[in-house]
Amino acid sequence: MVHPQEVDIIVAGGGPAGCVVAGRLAYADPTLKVMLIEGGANNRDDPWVYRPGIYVRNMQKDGINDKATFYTDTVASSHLRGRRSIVPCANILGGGSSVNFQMYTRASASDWDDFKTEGWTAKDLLPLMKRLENYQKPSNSDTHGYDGPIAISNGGTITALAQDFLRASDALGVPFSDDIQDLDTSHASEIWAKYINRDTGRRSDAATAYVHSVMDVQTNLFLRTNARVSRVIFEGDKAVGVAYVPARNRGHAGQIVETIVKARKYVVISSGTLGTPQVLERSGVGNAERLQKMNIKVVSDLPGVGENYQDHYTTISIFRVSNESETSDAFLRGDKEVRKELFQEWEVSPEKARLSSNGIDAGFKIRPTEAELKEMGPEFNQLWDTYFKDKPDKPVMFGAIVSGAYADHTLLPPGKYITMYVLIFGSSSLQRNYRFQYLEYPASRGRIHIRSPSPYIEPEFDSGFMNNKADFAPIRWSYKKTREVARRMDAFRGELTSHHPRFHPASPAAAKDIDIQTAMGILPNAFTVGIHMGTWHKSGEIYDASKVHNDIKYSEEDDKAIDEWIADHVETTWHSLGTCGEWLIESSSIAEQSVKAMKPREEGGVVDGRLDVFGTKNLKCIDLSICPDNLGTNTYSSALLVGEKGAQILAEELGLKIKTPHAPIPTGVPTTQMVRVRNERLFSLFD
Ligand SMILES: Cc1cc2nc3c(=O)[nH]c(=O)nc-3n(C[C@H](O)[C@H](O)[C@H](O)COP(=O)(O)OP(=O)(O)OC[C@H]3O[C@@H](n4cnc5c(N)ncnc54)[C@H](O)[C@@H]3O)c2cc1C
Repeated sequence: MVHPQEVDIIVAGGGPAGCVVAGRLAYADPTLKVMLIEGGANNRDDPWVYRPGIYVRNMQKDGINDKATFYTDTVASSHLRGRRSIVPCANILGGGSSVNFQMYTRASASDWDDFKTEGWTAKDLLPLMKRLENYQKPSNSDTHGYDGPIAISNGGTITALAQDFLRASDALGVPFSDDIQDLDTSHASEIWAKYINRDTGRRSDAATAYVHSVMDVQTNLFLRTNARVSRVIFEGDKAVGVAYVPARNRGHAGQIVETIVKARKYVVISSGTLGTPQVLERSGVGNAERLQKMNIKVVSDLPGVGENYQDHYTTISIFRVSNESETSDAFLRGDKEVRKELFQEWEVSPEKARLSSNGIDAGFKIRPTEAELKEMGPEFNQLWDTYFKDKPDKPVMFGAIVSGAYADHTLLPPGKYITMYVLIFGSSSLQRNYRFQYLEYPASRGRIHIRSPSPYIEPEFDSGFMNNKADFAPIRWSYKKTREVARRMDAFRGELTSHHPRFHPASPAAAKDIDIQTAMGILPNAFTVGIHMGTWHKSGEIYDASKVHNDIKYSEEDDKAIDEWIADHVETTWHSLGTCGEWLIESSSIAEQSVKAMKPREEGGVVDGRLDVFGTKNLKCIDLSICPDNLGTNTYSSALLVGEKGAQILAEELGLKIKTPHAPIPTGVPTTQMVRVRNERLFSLFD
């Protein structure tokens, strides 16, 4: 179809927030012309998107159809002992929702109240939180919605390791709850819900829910993919359209060739936390001095653009579990038989298939006890006093158990896993579980800025990871805490030493690897099991969780080893936010940094409560870049909520009413799935 050269509204960026805005507005008024422009490929009927269990593959670089853009720290960080962090960010229609881990959590009520902005309190936002959800778990909380486009369920299967984890957490004072996503709970565990539709077994991505659904029934939503918005076109300070370029610059002798589309009413930038500030700066909205150096005409001098970058931090520690445990390792290693079995199972009954799960079945939110706080040092205690103490709904940490090693399996001890592929998700010989620890409100901050007006030149990026010392103590605490949970699980069989701090070998805290009995269960016919030449591994006593009653004691030297491990391994949690939230006046005071709100322009703000970009007209930013402060959640729910809020604001300004329920979600069998089912049948005929 030939695309119009002029529409009413252009949405630049097809992540969750952009999909909500485009889909909701187009559905609200079939005469309103809306264009959604996305830098990545269309996700429709992509089997690597809609099958939930293959999500880890989406972070692989294949060099042909990468589903992510990988941002690397421009300068090596002294806070990370000379390491450069890599922060992948979605590059596909649906944005993060097409590639993410599908873990459902929500921010605490005080996170939204802390915006201190009219219309943005948790109470104001609650109807929109409900509007977006189709909550499919049993629940007695009145904070969930049941008719929205985004399905949330426990997925097709839950492994027994989840209950083992919950019992072990309870033993450490983390009680079980049936719903910790009620906006208030900050210290409890639960069976962790997923963005998976219970009825179809498919991923609940924002494009299918909000965009494909509307395009199936109306003709006023125009979708452009593989098209990168280079800049907003202004007449004076009024946004009147955008220019976009092909996602790859392979023609025209390297010249940049732009296509221009006009917007009669609004331009909305929803290119994500790392994309939006780049589009703004290329358009002349940002720090005037910085832009003038690149000969970019300044439309609005906003030094906050690109500053105050935030994320959550992950450290991953890997543990051994019994040979009888159900994990996904064999599948992750790419075992052919296992893959065939699992894919086939999914094709036949996706709603109950093992692949209709992310393998992340249980988790907790926790806050430290008084005694633990004392051990966490002055920097964190200062942060605690100003940020957490009076906000009992804010967790300091999330922990989750994943049934399988989320690691490059070629780097795991050789041989040990090969025998494990025999049965996964529901049978024996699956060997590992790993757990994530998330630091939910880090104090560190980073930034992203363009280096050139060209949309093809990589920006300057500083993740800022761990540049505030206060962030070490809670991660150290969480490592110890999750290790204690692991040791109390019946399935526990040791620690994969390569994925733990390098404690002194004589320290009682030193990580202990697999016991001999479990090792022999993995390779019963091997001649080398139990050999400990070079002390790679000295097989220990058989583990028995029922005998574990006391916590490991750590010396100062042990704590130092943990901190070094954190610096060496702390990672993004892909929860980027905040680059158009505010401009942090340089200050090392945690107290000052911890009082955040949407700021007026004079104080470094970029957008106001109606998401209008200061100093411009008809231009809004609607995505997680607008957050002035961190949100204690896996951020998909918040991106959808910001999208719903933005759609609501725009609908009000356009005199429209958002229609509920939204357009029906496509549930028919995707064409790609039909082809595979046919092929599988042919395959078994000739097998
Ligand atoms: C690997 C990964 C795992 C995650 N796991 C979870 C999870 O389990 N649970 C959870 O709640 N959250 C998770 N998240 C986070 C969640 O997905 C994000 O917070 C959410 O997607 C952010 O939404 P957004 O709309 O702000 O931006 P994004 O999702 O970043 O979307 C922005 C979109 O804009 C496009 N874009 C960028 N620049 C341009 C341009 N110039 N022109 C046109 N298009 C452009 C991008 O291609 C992208 O599609 C994960 C994210 C990732 C990447």
